[in-house]
Amino acid sequence: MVFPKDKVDYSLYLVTDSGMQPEGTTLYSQVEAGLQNGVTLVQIREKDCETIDFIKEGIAIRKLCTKYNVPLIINDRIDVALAIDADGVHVGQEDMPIPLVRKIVGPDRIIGWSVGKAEEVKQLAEWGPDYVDYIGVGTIFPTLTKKNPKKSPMGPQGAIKVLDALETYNATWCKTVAIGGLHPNNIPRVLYQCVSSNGKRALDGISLVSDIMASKNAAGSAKILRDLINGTSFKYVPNSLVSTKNLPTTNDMADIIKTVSKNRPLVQHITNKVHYNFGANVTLALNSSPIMSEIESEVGELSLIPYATLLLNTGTIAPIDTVKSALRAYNDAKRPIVFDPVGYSSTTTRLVLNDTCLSFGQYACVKGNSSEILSLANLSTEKMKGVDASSDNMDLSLLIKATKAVAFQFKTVVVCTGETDVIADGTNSGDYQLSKGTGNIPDDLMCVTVNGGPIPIMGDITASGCSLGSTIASLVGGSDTHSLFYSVITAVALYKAAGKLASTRCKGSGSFHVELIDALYELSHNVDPTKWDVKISASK
Ligand SMILES: Cc1ncc(COP(=O)(O)OP(=O)(O)O)c(N)n1
Ligand SMILES: Cc1ncsc1CCOP(=O)(O)O
Ligand SMILES: [Mg+2]
Repeated sequence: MVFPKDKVDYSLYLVTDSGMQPEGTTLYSQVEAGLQNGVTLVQIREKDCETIDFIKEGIAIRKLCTKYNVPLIINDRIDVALAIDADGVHVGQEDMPIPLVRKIVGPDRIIGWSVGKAEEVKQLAEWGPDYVDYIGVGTIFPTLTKKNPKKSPMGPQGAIKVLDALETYNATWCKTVAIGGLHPNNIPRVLYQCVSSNGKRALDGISLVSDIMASKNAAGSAKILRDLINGTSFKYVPNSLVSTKNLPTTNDMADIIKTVSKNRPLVQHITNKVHYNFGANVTLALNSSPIMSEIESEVGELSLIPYATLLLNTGTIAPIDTVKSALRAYNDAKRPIVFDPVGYSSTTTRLVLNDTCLSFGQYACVKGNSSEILSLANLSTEKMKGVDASSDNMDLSLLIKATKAVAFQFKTVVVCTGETDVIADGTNSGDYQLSKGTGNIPDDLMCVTVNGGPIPIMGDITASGCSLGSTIASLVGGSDTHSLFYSVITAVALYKAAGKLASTRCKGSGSFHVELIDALYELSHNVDPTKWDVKISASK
């Protein structure tokens, strides 16, 4: 009798590899340590093994899995699966076609299929519920385990596309596990982010090889994974206090600015060259400390400084390894990262670069102009002509829809800048539950607009948008008394109010630059948001 399909728990799926276990351990001992500490499904994956050895190993692991009442899957080798009476098989796109696999293994055994592209889901749906029971979605991140991978890593965003395709084709029967480069440092955010765009479908589990098989303490590693998967939310910044449905009051905003002055956050800038000097001065004006560092070896230390915050602006970019290390360091330290994906998809190079940044970190806030946010939301097919594209005559309701969609997709606060700034809070959908969606849809997200009328001279100086990024980073980094959403709203309103004030005082674009810094200084030292000439409104 094979394991009943409807009882399979996909949450922690261990795939073996006999080439990597540390000295003093065996494949058997590693699998047993996993089973004792929360592994719920096992796959034997032997790529270079004589059949006789595969069978011997299979028989031993078969007994072990039966002892722990966990189903056993065999990779690639359908003959071995049948011979040792495994509960199922896993095949990839280049392995035996699924209809033939089903013909051989019969209706009751589990069939898993590797899916690397959303388009592959169509085929799965055409076969219908009698064929594929679950899919391995990947590769999510780079991995050394799979030799000569044919696909490049898809990141959580690729997995979301696969979940969306399953929803589109109504493939309700098909379970999903993510695979490839998954470790405790990225699993929480993969689970947190990987929800279909309609909020209805999340992953059913995590599948991995090296994190357990190569571990010197496989029991401990499995336990860490089990605890992470059992957790229900991913707290990636300490001030992610849940927002209420109310708008921040002027008192809340004053409190945020005063708290920032007290805490003096360190704002590490990885930003474009044009922004360097202006961004540093804006940060100082806000009672925060800028550091314009792109030194990979110090990102870990910087991220541990109290109230440290990272602003990542991709206008010109530091070496990608430095960026990845910085993202990891700030995420590990649970310190906020503000992302400004400059010219998001204006060239193929920028698209790849920005998508890489998005795939390697969890952001507290993503800030972009309308073209950037529309392309992030996939709502604009027209490629941006230049990185300074403006939103002046763009339909506000479209921008609100796009801002909410991006906030939901990246589970972050999103700012779409323009004459009217739009801010949406995707962080409240931060609770995750395996298999279930978020119980939320993008339309439900809290969203506000911030309006102060046109400030045309903003467009006449360079790096004004980038310095809004510095302002957001200062406020989300320095404030720990209010929600992330409130801090971002306050930063946007403060920057707009300062821009208006500066525009009335300047003689031209040169003095506007200086006046803007002065105005930010003034408004954050004599704090009185009741006097700001901006309007914050809730938006549906
Ligand atoms: C759970 C899971 N997902 C994906 C794979 C990869 O299968 P495949 O693409 O056939 O590659 P190989 O594992 O055969 O190298 C998997 N094994 N398990
Ligand atoms: C078998 C497989 N298929 C896609 S990635 C992968 C290997 C994943 O290994 P690891 O968990 O060590 O990155
Ligand atoms: Mg295979």
